[in-house]
Amino acid sequence: MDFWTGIEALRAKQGARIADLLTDDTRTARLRAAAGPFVFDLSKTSITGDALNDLLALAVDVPDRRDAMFAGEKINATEGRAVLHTALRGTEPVIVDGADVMPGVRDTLDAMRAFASDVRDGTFQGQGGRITDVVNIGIGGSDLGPAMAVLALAPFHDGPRCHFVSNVDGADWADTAKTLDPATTLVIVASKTFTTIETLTNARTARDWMAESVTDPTAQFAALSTAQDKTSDFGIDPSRVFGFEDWVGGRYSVWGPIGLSLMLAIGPRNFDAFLTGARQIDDHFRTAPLAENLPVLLALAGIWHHQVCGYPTRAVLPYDNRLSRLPAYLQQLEMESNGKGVTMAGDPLQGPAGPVVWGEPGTNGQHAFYQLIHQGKTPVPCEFMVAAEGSEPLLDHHHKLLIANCLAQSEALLKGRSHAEARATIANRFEGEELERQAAHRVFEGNRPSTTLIYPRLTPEVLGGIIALYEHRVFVEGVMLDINSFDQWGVELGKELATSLGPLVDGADASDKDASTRALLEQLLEWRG
Ligand SMILES: O=P(O)(O)OC[C@H]1O[C@](O)(CO)[C@@H](O)[C@@H]1O
Repeated sequence: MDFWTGIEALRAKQGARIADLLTDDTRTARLRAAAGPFVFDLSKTSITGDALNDLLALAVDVPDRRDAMFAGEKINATEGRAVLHTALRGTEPVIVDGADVMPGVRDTLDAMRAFASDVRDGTFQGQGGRITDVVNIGIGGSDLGPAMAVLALAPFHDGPRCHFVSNVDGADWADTAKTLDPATTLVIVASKTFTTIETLTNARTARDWMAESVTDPTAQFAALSTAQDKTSDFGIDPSRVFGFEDWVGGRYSVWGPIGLSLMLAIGPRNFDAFLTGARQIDDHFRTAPLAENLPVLLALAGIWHHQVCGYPTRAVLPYDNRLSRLPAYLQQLEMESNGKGVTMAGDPLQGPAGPVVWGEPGTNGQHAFYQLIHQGKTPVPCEFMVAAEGSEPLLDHHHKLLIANCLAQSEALLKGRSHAEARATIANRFEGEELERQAAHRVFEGNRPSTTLIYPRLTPEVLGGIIALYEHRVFVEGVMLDINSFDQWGVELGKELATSLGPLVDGADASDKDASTRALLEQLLEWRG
């Protein structure tokens, strides 16, 4: 059946009360999947067994397309590229254009390991001695992955301190640089294309900063890029350039050279564990039946909530403070991949593609935006995640509270509180009409959907697995929607216009701009003096 016809038919199957569904004792076992160190529960959604079967039927193309991706076929059709981030953590040969890519992947990983070890044990020195700090300059996929992962794996750090500069706002560089000594800092310029204006601007500023203090301004620079001619033009010695191929998308690139800062922080062995965790999920995704396949079930929950139920956003709520950058990471992964408007054939989509993805760690969000999640009129499907154990054994009483809060939120969303229940909680304080009015404000509709991902503890392996789960989820949703999840043409127009606006900020003629832009520019220029 055509996807959108199937979605239309599924709309008639909405409306079950989640609490009623959960009275079926078999539901939690059926709407739950396990893979590697993860258990994923989607029983607190309104997906019935019948609807799940229909959703699975709409995923019929997934196995073939999945196998095509892993085999190196050029499934990124608008850019004519294979999609092989899985090869960066793979072990088996993958043939692209008649050649196995794996020897190159292994050589690059070995070079990264050797360089990271040299920096970590002091064999590679800065001009003022041992490297104490690393600054990764990159943006988007060349920043979010390593920045998120370095923070997530803080308990595993035993290398130099890592910093991340991404924004072209000079404040980002300035605030970071003032904590650093150029003579003992390694600067990594991370840019797949090595043309991104933010990254090159920050990298040039960093080079000038180095030049003020050390003899050789680029001797402590490394580059991560597919464009090795451009890294040489910048002045970075090829021995410190870690290349990758165009079949690695920016937002899928943390597994290879773009992960160098992570490898420097946690060491090659832990980085290998990170890759292993992702590979476990790759194996699961390739072999588990669709109905037990964790990324597939994540995707089906996504399709159910966005395309069937029409909920416009989805919240990612890790009860894991060190995953505080995960929502931002997933925003790029999901919204740059599936924020599309046309099918593979270029026809307008008949409905929405990816939802708005947002979130913050719990419990912080509870004291901020959960009010809307509980009582706002538009349901927000919530994706909770929590570890059985925290990484701070001496603070286990904190972790118990974290677990309790995570489970309490999904329970509250599910159960809600009726008017009668609300009234009972305040009947000793109010009466008559005032009691009714006060109670109305304390009603929770309930029946709000959520899913929960649990794992034993946040380790490199588990983090690798979480990212891979979401990568494959995005892929499955993309296949079902018949969109290209691997291009990002939507970012181009703004880049072009920024280039044309540059001279206007210097006072050039703005007459070809629209009236609003002209007026804003005029005021800004007046204030700039
Ligand atoms: O690594 P690069 O080429 O500097 O690109 C950075 C980011 O910019 C984008 O191209 C979007 O502008 C992302 O897809 C990418 O991750």
